[in-house]
Order: sequence, then structure tokens, then C-alpha cells
Amino acid sequence: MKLQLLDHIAIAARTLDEGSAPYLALGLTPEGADEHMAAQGAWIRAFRIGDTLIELLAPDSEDSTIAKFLEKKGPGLHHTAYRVENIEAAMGEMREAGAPLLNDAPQAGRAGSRVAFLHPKWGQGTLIELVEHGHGAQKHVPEQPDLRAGGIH
Ligand SMILES: CC[C@@H](C(=O)O)C(=O)SCCNC(=O)CCNC(=O)[C@H](O)C(C)(C)COP(=O)(O)OP(=O)(O)OC[C@H]1O[C@@H](n2cnc3c(N)ncnc32)[C@H](O)[C@@H]1OP(=O)(O)O
Ligand SMILES: [Co+2]
Repeated sequence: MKLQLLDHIAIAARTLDEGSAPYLALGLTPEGADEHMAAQGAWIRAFRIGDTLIELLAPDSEDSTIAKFLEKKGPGLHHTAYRVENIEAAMGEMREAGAPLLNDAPQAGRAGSRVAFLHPKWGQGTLIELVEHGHGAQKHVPEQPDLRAGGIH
């Protein structure tokens, strides 16, 4: 499988405004409007840094998975997400590798993406997400300099 790039780093916070403070202070601005992903029990606000996003997650109710995470671990790193070309192919490879997928079929992610998750125990304590970008998200994958041919001087 070819991971294209680090798609986002997700941070769980009690509220989006609380979670936004450091990134606003670092000079970032939210990308688009906040998004409510009811199926994930989360409100989301994204800040773009180059081709990667900081994805802030806040619980939409007391019994959301984000609320459970906050209860257990407090605010902080929730998951890392890697962009793949094709989520079904990536899930198939993960199954073949015996990696513990948390969902049998791709789930709906933010901005029209399709996502899959791998258990945090497998990720050395980090929940790992694979993301196939949707029509609504930035499509291109940046040209990587060809380091073999001394692409970088
Ligand atoms: C916005 C849409 C999408 C996107 O477009 O990017 C998203 O990112 S949505 C993000 C929210 N959705 C998810 O996280 C879905 C996948 N998560 C799950 O299926 C579950 O949260 C879980 C990871 C299986 C945990 O389930 P839970 O019911 O909470 O089980 P436990 O509480 O028993 O946890 C088991 C074990 O794992 C630890 N844990 C839980 N969550 C995380 C985490 N995010 N990172 C690291 N570790 C985590 C938890 O502390 C338990 O550990 P022990 O206590 O040591 O057993
Ligand atoms: Co995510």
C-alpha cells in the first residue's frame, strides 16, 4: 500500500473553542465551517498546515465516543490519519496483514472522505485512521521531490 501523506492529526478537546486556542495563537485559521459528524458523536474544526490538517474533535453529547475518551484520558492526541488512494484496497491489505480494523466497511469522514480505523493497541497506543479523500476535500497529492535524482539541492 502506498500511504500518500499524513492527512491529519486529531486532538480531542472538551469544546472546539477550548481546543482552538493554541492553533489560533500559532497563527492558523479554521478551514471551512465546523462540521457535525453525528455518527461519530463529534463536532469537528480543522486547521490546515500545508497538506496536513489539525482535526479538533469535541463531543456532541455526554455519551459520544469523544466524551468517553475525554473521561478516560482527558484532552489530547486522539488519532493520526494517513491518506490512501483507495480505502477498500487499503482495508484489504490491512486485513491480510492481520491488523485489527475497527470497521468492516469504510465509514463517512469529514469533507466527503471515507475512513477506516485500526485499534489503538495495534498502533502502540495511537488510534490510526486511513482516509480516502472525497469530492469535497482537497484532491491533489503534492509532487514529492525526487530525492534519488538529487531533487533537493
Ligand atoms: C470526523 C470523522 C473522522 C474523520 O473524518 O477524520 C474521525 O476522525 S471520527 C473520530 C471519532 N471516531 C472514532 O474514534 C472511531 C474509532 N474509535 C473506536 O472505535 C473506539 O473509540 C475505540 C478506539 C475502539 C475505543 O473504544 P472504547 O469503547 O472507548 O473502548 P475502551 O474505552 O475500552 O478503549 C480500549 C482501550 O483503548 C484506549 N483508547 C480508546 N480510544 C483511544 C484513542 N483514541 N487513542 C488511544 N487509546 C484509546 C482506551 O484507553 C483503552 O485502553 P486501556 O484502558 O489501556 O484498555
Ligand atoms: Co480523523
